[in-house]
This record gives sequence, structure tokens and C-alpha cells, in this order.
Amino acid sequence: MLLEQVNSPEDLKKLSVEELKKLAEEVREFIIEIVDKTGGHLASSLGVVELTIALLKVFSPPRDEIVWDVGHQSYPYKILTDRKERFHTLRQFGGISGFPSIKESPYDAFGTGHSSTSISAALGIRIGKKLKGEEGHVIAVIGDGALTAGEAYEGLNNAGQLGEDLIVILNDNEMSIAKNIGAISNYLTKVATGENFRRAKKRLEEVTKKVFGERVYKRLKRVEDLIVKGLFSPGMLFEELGFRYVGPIDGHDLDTLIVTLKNVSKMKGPTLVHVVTKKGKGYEPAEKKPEKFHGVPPKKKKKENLPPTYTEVFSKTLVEIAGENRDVVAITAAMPSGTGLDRFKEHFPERYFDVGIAEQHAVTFAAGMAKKGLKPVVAIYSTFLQRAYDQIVHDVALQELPVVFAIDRAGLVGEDGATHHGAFDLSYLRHIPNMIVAAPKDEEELRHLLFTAIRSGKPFAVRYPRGRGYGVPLREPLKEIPIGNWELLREGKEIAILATGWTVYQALKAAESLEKKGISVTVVNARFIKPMDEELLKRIASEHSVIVTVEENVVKGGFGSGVDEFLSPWYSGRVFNLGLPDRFIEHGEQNLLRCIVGIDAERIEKKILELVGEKPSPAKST
Ligand SMILES: Cc1ncc(C[n+]2csc(CCOP(=O)(O)OP(=O)(O)O)c2C)c(N)n1
Ligand SMILES: CC(=O)[C@@H](O)[C@H](O)COP(=O)(O)O
Ligand SMILES: [Mg+2]
Repeated sequence: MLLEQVNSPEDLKKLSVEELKKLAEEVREFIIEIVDKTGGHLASSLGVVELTIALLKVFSPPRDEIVWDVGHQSYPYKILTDRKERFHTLRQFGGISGFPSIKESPYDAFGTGHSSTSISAALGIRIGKKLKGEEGHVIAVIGDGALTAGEAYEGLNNAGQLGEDLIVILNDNEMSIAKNIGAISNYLTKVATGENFRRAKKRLEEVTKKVFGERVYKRLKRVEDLIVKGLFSPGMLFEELGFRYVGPIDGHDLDTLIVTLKNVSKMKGPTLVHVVTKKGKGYEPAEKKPEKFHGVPPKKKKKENLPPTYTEVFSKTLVEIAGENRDVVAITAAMPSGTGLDRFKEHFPERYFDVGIAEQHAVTFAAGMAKKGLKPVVAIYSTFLQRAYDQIVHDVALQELPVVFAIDRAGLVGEDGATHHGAFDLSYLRHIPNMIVAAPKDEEELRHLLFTAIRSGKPFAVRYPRGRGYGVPLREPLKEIPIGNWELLREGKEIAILATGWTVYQALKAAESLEKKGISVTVVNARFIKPMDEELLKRIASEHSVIVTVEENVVKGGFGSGVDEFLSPWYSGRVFNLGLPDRFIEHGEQNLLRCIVGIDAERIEKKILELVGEKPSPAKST
């Protein structure tokens, strides 16, 4: 086994091209074997095995700095630099991350997870190296999907202007998570297939024939060929932006890759190398279904009769609502299956919009549609909505446009880790005027809150977690829930728990257990984070000496902060906020992380037992 002998990029450099081809096969087998157990981003990583090997043959990280866009394709790089021995811990709690991380390895030049940052980061590193007098190349590897986002063009624009040495490798597999879409994607396909070149040649042929006639044309033919070759670069768009375009080249042909990268390493100024690859390469199921194998769960025994996921419930409910209301339109930023909008697309293709990885555009685009009387629903992951904060403020809330944000993956997402946890949405939405912010306690309440949101005619966010619901029946006809109305689930005496979203059932379970220990606890489902049910909150405050808030969001600025702000001028009891602490939470199994941060039933109960054991004090704690 060659892979056994390769423990660093130096070992790899000693191998011949023929040996490197064998190494590529072994790396693939190794990734497939491990990801089968751990889960992870399989298809993207399989697609860049040869590219990674070629990069490590020609360049020398960490002196040469390679920035992987999104970073979900970095498994071969992790294995071949310094993480082969730890690769079996991929995405596990305490193990290596599924994304590049500068805290994990000196070989990782820049942390990623969200897309389209690589060119900007690499350009910054380039300038940093220059000003600090450091040697070495800087390389950004960006996918065609990531190239649909505005930030990528902001980076290209700046790099073209600065003219510094920078290598951008465009890994073009015609896929985002789903099939890549948009005008740029079409352009790349034409470039990769040579269609633009053929078209230019045909047009010149027609013009020459028309102007000079058939006989002269035949004589001019050779001259014309030279003109087309001389004038026409397949990657004209990038050339116009100030980049030297190289390609397209076969991203699985190691001989060509190595020769091309060697040549490129000697070039000056910004260079873009267009590499064409196949997502899932070398593993038939992934090649055939790259979307399904983009990210795979760990292989587990299949359990029967599991509750539906929140995503599935959202997806079906939206189709139900849109069937009745023709104004409902749905927008995704390149996540049709992840958000469940693939079902909407099947039912209402003309009302479905995949805008590419373009969260900012998605939100303003939705605002424009809302202005014309449509009812846009932007289905988006909490972590990716962070990108569109200003658009929510400036384009939606300020103009009070009725855009609904269906915020999936809110809270801890599990194995994707710190870059992907939906930890902040309650904080970054709660302080925006005109916004309504809600979180269902279970999948049934999600249905009604979505219905309420679409009917409200207001900017409205509904946030719900990754994974399965609590298994409650889903049979009630859709109904509107009065905006700002909380639900009193259990009446006790001394302590009140105000919980929101996924934590409501945890609070109930904790309260039941406490009851058996002689502690009487009230539980409220605070399904609206904004506006809050101030009337009920006042009553709760007047009847309880201790109030505990629980949320799956950072405690700073979230739901609990809202309760604190309301109570602090006049409440004489004690308030405690439970939620995600003020640090980035690592990767690991979702429920394990929930226990670690203390928002599951057992930990809520423990906290309350501590509180009742403590002497009352006016100080607050988190
Ligand atoms: C800002 C942002 N939005 C959405 C995503 C989710 N996402 C992860 S990978 C991906 C597709 C990336 O496609 P591409 O860059 O072509 O890489 P490939 O998987 O094809 O190699 C998407 C949409 C993300 N990581 N970041
Ligand atoms: C790389 C990326 O950002 C996505 O692929 C993400 O990992 C999706 O995770 P879900 O499994 O929650 O859809
Ligand atoms: Mg792609």
C-alpha cells in the first residue's frame, strides 16, 4: 500500500506519476471506507483526489498556502498532509473537523465552511505574505457552485485590479449540491465543451463568406483560423477581469494536471486554472447520484416508524398552503433538497426559484416579489442567513415587506460543527424593528406557525431545528396562532421555565421529574420570541420568585436577553438564562452537544436543583 508510506507531502513528492495514480485509487478507497462509518461530504472529496495530489506534488504547503472553498472537499488534503491517522475521527466529537481549520493543522491556510470566501482570503494572504516578506505561492480552490456567490466576484475584481501573483483553481463539475444553475454555470459549460470557440469560428466564417465570397473565403481560411485562435480565449470572462486563463483541463488526468500546475507556478500575476472534474469520481453510486452523495450520514441500522424531520413537515405544509394560495413563491439559495423545497419545485415549478449560493440576493429578490404582492418564503439554513443580515434590515424590515423566512437548522446541527451551527439567528433577528420571530415547540406547531407567517402580511421568521420532530400527530387543520401569544403548558408555584423551540419538551420533562422531588414548576412555551407575550410574562413574574429561560441559541442577545430586558426594571425575583454559551461550539453528535451546553431535560433539571439549593441573590448568572 502506497498510502501507508505517505505520511507527509514530502513523501508524496518522491512518488512517480504512475505511483501517484495508484495512490489516488487508495485515497479514494480510504475515504469511502471511513466516511461510510462517520458520514461526511463524500462526493466532493472524491472529485478532487487527483487535483489534491497534483497540488501537493507541485506546491509545498504550508509554505505555499492552499485555501479550499467551503472546505467540504478537503478530505484528500487532510489525509495526505498530516491527518491520515486521525481521519477515522472525522466529524466526531473530539475528532478532526469536516472542514479546514487553522487551529487543527498548519497545513490549513484558512478556515472555511461557508462558501465563496476562498479568493478574498487567498488574496489577503497574498498581500500579507508580500508585506511581511514571506516566500510562497497562494492558491484558492473554488467550485463552480461557489462561483455563483457575489463574494467570489468581489474577490476576482480586487485580485484583477491588484495584479498580484495568485492562483485560482476553478473546480468545475457542473454541480452545486444539486445541479448548478445560472448564467455563469451555463457559460462555464460552454467554455468546457469549447462551444464558445466553435460559435466564434462559425460567426467569422459566415461574415468572411458574406463579405469576400466563397472563393476568396477558401483562400483566407488559414488566416481566419489564426485570427480566431489569436483573438479568442475560451475563458474571456476571466481574462477581462484581469486573470490569465488556463484550461479547460481534465481534472482526473494526473499527467496533465502536474505539467499544467508546474507551468502555472512560474506565471506572474493572477491566473485562473479551469479544471473539469466529476463529482463522486471513482465511486459509481456517487457518480450517478452526486446530490445524494454530497453529504452522507453514517451508516446505521434503519429504525422503523421514525417521526418526520422538521424539514419534511415544512416541505409538505408549504405545498399544502401554496396549493390554496397562488401568491406563494419559494426561494432557495442552492439548497433545494436540504430545505425541502424540492417538493415545492415538483408541484409549482413556475413559483420556485433556486438562485444559486446567493443568500443576499435571495432576500432582496424576495423583498422585490413581496413589493408586487407575492408571498415569498425564503427557505434557508440559519447559518447561511447570517450572510444576508443587511438585506433583512434594509430591504425587508425597514419597508415592512411580507417576506417569510423559514429558517432551518436553527440551533446545534451536529457533525458540521462551528461553521454550521444555527447559533445566532434569534440574536440577529430579535433586535430588528418590524420583525416577528417565532419558534415551534414541535413539528405540528411548525405547520401552524408557517401558516400564520404567510397569512400575517409582515416580515416573519420561523426557526426550527435540524433533525426529527417529537413524533406528535400532524392532523389538525392549519390554523393561525395569534401573534405574540405564548402557551402555558404547566402551572406550578415557585419556579417558572420559559422555553422556546426544541427546548420546550425538555423543560416539560425536567418539570415532571422535579415535581416528583417536590419542586413545583411552571412551564411556558414561548413560541414568539418577538413580540413576547408581555401580559403572560407579567403574570408569571408576579407569581414566581425564580424564572429560568431556555433556548437553543446563544444566551447573549437571544430570547433570554429579551426576557431580562423586560423584567429588569421592576422584577425582584431571580432570572437565569440557559442556552448556548458565549463560545463557538465544536462538532459532534447533535444531542451530545445539547447535553454539553446544558439545554436537555436532565441538565435543565440539574440547574434548577442547584438554584433551589442556593440562597436567593439579586445577581444573575448564565
Ligand atoms: C454561504 C453558503 N451557502 C450554502 C452553503 C451550502 N453548500 C455547501 S457546498 C455547496 C455546493 C458547492 O458547490 P461547489 O462549490 O461547486 O462544490 P462541489 O461540491 O461541486 O465540489 C453548498 C450550496 C454553504 N456552504 N455556504
Ligand atoms: C457543506 C455544506 O455546507 C452542506 O453540505 C451542509 O453540510 C449540509 O448539511 P445538512 O446535512 O444539514 O443538510
Ligand atoms: Mg461544483
